[in-house]
Amino acid sequence: MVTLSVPVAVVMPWLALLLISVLAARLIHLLLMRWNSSSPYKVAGAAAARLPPGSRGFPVIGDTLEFFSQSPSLELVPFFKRRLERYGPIFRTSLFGEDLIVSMDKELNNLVFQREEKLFQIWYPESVMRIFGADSIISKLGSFHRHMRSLVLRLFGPENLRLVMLHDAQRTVQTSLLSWLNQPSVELKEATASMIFSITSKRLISYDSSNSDGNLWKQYDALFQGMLAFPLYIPGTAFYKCMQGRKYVMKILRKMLDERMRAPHRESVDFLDLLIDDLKEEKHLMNEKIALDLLFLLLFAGFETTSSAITATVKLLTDNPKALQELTEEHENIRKRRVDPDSEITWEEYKSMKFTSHVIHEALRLINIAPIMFRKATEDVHVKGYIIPKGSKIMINPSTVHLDPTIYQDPNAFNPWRWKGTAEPVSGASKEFMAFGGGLRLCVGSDFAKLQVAIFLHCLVTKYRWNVIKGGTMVLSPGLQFPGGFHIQLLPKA
Ligand code: HEM
Repeated sequence: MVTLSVPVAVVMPWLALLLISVLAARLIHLLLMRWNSSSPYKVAGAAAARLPPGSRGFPVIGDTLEFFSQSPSLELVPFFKRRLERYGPIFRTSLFGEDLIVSMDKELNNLVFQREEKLFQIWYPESVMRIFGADSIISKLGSFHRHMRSLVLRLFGPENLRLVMLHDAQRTVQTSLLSWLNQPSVELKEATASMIFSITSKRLISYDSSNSDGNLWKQYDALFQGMLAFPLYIPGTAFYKCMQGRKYVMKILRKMLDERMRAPHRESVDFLDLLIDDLKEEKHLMNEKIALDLLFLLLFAGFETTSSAITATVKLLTDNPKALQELTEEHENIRKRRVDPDSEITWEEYKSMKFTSHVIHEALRLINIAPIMFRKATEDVHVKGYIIPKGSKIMINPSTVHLDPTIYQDPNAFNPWRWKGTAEPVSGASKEFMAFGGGLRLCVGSDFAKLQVAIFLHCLVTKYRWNVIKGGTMVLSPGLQFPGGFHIQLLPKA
């Protein structure tokens, strides 16, 4: 008989390893249980039972990894979808090292915006604040916040849009489209980002992309990636790259500000001049750091979001010939009514673009450019049977409402006609449509963004046609991304 005897010296290390693994797994399990059952919220007893349901995920990283998992298309990302099914629209989680209460509920979202600076207050994670600056408009409250908004509206409010930006946008869009004509392929997201940056930076800081090194906007590229990363300032991390971009842009802005401050008298021509005038007004609380952080945010907020909106709208129209046809007819009809068909778009013509407006709203609903916003509760808030304790950090997610089949029939379909006859959110927001946020902090550039998309579409469909070369896939992660870009070839209209 043959006995299979394995030497003890061989078996022992394996047994020891097995034992250590079992103990380690048990320890991790216990730590996880403890982490998840411990609560950062200062409520006890019956009140603790009324906290929204949820878990804290893994220690330190929480649920962050799952949060960034992609949706296969423009559908609700798995992170929100799974929790909606499991907990409902209000739940607890932990992301980027922060314990959060998440609201995907239209009533709570609305309550947060309507009771801003009463029950809730602006709060953003550390990574975002370090990128936009501690003195950014998103850190300001009360009358000074309102003052900052009124300054921005001098540039992006209806009056200046009508008198200045409508013309500016048309010129830059026309020049850009013409320059794409002879190219075999244009990556639309990058090309429109550069175009929007030209429109915005001209009036903000008199920046001329064609004369300068032209790459200032590229410094903002890394910003999106770093915004929701862990604030780890170590070479190689997304956050580090992002902060390097900020440093570079801030250096340029600081130099411009210093030069202008030193210059004798200068007529006010751009937003930087307006800020300098405000700096000189002693009664206001404006200082150089606040002014620079505001410029930095406006340069970024304008081009990244609007270029995504344009690229996505063109892609959605490409895939929906019927919508493209109706849109084209609207713009052809505007041309036909003019004495000179090639004359500039007037304000009245812009305001008459009803179907275009439906297309823009429908695209914004689907693509969820700003899928999350943050606030903090300044009081205990009782809502929908839950308690949101004072001090809780809240993440608002409007995408779930935008993609709710009980509000929008067949919500994943691009259907601009659904807005026909319905009251589009005139002020820019409603409980069902929060692409631009709401309340006191409603996007101050929303009208400007919509104007630029409309002008772009007018110039595009009246003068050009296009072939898709490659790409065009759109995914949410949870922000909108174009993984392979969207490459088109622009051709003159026959
Ligand atoms: C499609 C384009 C855009 C989208 C989807 C968008 C979205 C948003 C959202 C959701 C908010 C609210 C954030 C919050 O409540 O925490 C916001 C705020 C803001 N947006 Fe936009 N935005 C767009 C374009 C622009 C443009 C073109 C500008 C200016 C050039 C701009 C400047 C700002 C500023 C300064 C704020 C902060 C307002 C405040 O704190 O009072 N945005 N935006």
